[in-house]
Amino acid sequence: MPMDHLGDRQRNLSAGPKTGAPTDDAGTGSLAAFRTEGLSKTYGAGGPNEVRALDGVDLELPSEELVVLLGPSGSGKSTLLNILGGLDHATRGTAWFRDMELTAMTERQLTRYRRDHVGFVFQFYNLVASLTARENVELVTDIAADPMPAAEALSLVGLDARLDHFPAQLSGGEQQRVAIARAIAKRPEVLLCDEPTGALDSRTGVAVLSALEAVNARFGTTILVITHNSDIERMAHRVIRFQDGRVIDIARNPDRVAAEGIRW
Ligand SMILES: Nc1ncnc2c1ncn2[C@@H]1O[C@H](COP(=O)(O)OP(=O)(O)OP(=O)(O)O)[C@@H](O)[C@H]1O
Repeated sequence: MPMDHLGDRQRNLSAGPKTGAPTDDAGTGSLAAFRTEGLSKTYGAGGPNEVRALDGVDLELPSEELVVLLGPSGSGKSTLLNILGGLDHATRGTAWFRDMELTAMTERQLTRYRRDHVGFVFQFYNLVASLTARENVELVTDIAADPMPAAEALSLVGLDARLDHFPAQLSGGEQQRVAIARAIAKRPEVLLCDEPTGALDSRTGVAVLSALEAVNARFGTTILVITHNSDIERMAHRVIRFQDGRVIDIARNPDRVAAEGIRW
């Protein structure tokens, strides 16, 4: 599928000012969701096992897009997602969420950032086995500032008929959709998903992708999805490719297909 390559634009952006809040991608004046400059993460610096997990990543991601992150195992995708989600610290460089510099935040500020702005979805659903679908979502809505009712969040991911089921009574795809409902119920501006379909077959995986697509379309939630499944890039607004801790390509996808049209 042809992609509209934006490599030059990315290079121009990275040549811009080294400090300050993120500008926008299209020159419209709205803030980008995320921006990074020279973002690097090294484990075991100076030692025999030094690993450059991220090696000078310059990125700008507009708000309200669904972005797919692809690349070989160990190329740095999760490291980037964890830094953007306030779960991990960079070694060098800067990362912004809108006008907030994540790389300058204290632990306390990062905790608040995660709570107020970010929803997470991981490969394994991390549901509480002794609670129903509704109760799992209520764990979040009970402490959020402006949550949607748990039943509404579950309805958005197509689980109206499963509100009072326990995780063990749900399929893998249904459990993942409960996890998505839990993540979106606090109305986060961004949803960060690390291999959300990694444990699922094609049919149930597509139901999960449809739920993500619906959230993006309905609320304009910026969604980043890490996957090893390159078929999933077909539903993205934008695709980022990683290799050896670097971004080797960023491309807009002019021919998005609906999640329903994806098979693997
Ligand atoms: N806590 C850690 N300590 C040391 N090295 C780490 C740590 N976390 C990650 N790494 C290393 O950093 C590199 C990037 O890892 P990362 O998990 O970001 O890659 P990835 O692209 O998400 O891989 P995968 O697709 O397998 O999840 C890898 O070489 C990994 O082994």
